Amino acid sequence: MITFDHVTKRYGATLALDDVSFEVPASSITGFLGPNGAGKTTAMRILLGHTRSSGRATIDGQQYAGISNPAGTVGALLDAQAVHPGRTGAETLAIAAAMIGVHRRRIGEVLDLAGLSVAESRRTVKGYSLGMRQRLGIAQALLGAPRALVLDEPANGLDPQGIRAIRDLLRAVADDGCAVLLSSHLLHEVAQLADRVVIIGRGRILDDTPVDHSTTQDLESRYFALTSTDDRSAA
Ligand SMILES: Nc1ncnc2c1ncn2[C@@H]1O[C@H](COP(=O)(O)OP(=O)(O)OP(=O)(O)O)[C@@H](O)[C@H]1O
Repeated sequence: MITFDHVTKRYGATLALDDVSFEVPASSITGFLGPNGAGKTTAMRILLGHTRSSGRATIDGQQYAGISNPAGTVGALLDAQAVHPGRTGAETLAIAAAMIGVHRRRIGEVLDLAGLSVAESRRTVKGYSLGMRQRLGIAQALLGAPRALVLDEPANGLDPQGIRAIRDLLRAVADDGCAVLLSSHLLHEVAQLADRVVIIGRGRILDDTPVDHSTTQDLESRYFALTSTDDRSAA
């Protein structure tokens, strides 16, 4: 389970997160929605120990810095572009696997899960489309078979087939027990995929509710009603 417990983060005069509390239970997918600058990436970065805050962000009760087996606890994709362009996909995964002590045979499994072919994995990353980089990032996030998965806009750059593949993959991962937190601007995708939706605006949680998969329109209406007064420049 992922837990944010009264998390507040300031960058100088900017209040990026304002007393944020919500949970992502095991075996479920939570969509994290909000306008640009609302605080989604900041919350994920805090959970992953990249930046400090007040309050507690934990995975299975532990803050990131105190986790003894980080790769088996949480996998993350925050920036699919942050991969060395001169390495192949397979080399990228082999290095990551060696760093976290995972057997090489897991590389084939995660390539398969993320929908990258062996031939694609042998190409250098500089020739990858954004969608292929997203898939590679998701494959890397899954290497340690983590109990929690944190994905910042994983559908970004994916074609419809890719979006469907990610949807099926995340559902399978959640059904296997994983707590999945994903940010997105694709309301329709989130309405179809997520079990819960957390909406954030200007650093404050505006809504935290289960999703009724039959009513994408409801989610859209709620989202726009809650965020319509949001001023990006003030976020
Ligand atoms: N390193 C930083 N230094 C200063 N301000 C920052 C920093 N990182 C984020 N912010 C500010 O914190 C706020 C939240 O940003 P954040 O990137 O978390 O939003 P987001 O919801 O992920 O947006 P997007 O949908 O555009 O990715 C914004 O006002 C942003 O300008």
